[in-house]
Amino acid sequence: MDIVVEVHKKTAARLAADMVQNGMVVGLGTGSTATYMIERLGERIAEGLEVLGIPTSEDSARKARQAGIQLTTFAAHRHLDLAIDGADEVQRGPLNLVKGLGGALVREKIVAQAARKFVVIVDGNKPVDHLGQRTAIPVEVIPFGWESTADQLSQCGAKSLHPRMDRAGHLFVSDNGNMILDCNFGPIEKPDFLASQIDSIVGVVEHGLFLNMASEVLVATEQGVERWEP
Ligand SMILES: O=C(CO)[C@H](O)[C@H](O)COP(=O)(O)O
Repeated sequence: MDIVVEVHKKTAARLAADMVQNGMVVGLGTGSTATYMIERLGERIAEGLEVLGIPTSEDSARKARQAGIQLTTFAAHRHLDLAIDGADEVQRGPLNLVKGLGGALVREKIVAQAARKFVVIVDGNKPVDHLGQRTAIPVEVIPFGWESTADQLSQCGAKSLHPRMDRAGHLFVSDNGNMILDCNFGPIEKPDFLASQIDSIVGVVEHGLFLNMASEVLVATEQGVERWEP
């Protein structure tokens, strides 16, 4: 763990948590940066803030409960005021994202889509010129016939592709009971085109390309926090 990077993640996360106002329904992201945000929200709740949270994973739900955040569901609240989440890559300019290396991309995308405002919190290692430059694109697929789904993804240009494994060396199982295929496309020139190709494959539940979704990105570095808007 790089302590300096952790400090930057925490700085962006706390700033985003401080954007939350009384009475809001807030989407709670997944990952280490989002965890700092959940912790800060817990501190504010202890000081009197009243909010409801919709978590993007079982892990975030657990952390939110520990922090004292009251949780709600889409059955009770169809729209969120604000969603706050980390990202694996942020494309400079359009602020397209790669998300899902933490395995929660489907719920993260549903929550981001339902939010009036989607704030992304990252450290300075995350901005890139092209998505796919540094990370694989995670694609959640149903387990049935995944080998065939994987062949279809290769035909979309994935140079290599690996089923995600858990720490025990077994196939990773998402909160939705699915698998994740980490697809290495290299730097992606046309993310919209690739996204629509992947969307059309039967067996794909969702992919980690979050295009035109971020309202604002907070990038924390040694120089402070920059606020980027698309
Ligand atoms: O998409 C995610 C989880 O599915 C995370 O937001 C992403 O992986 C960033 O994680 P971290 O804040 O730990 O760097």
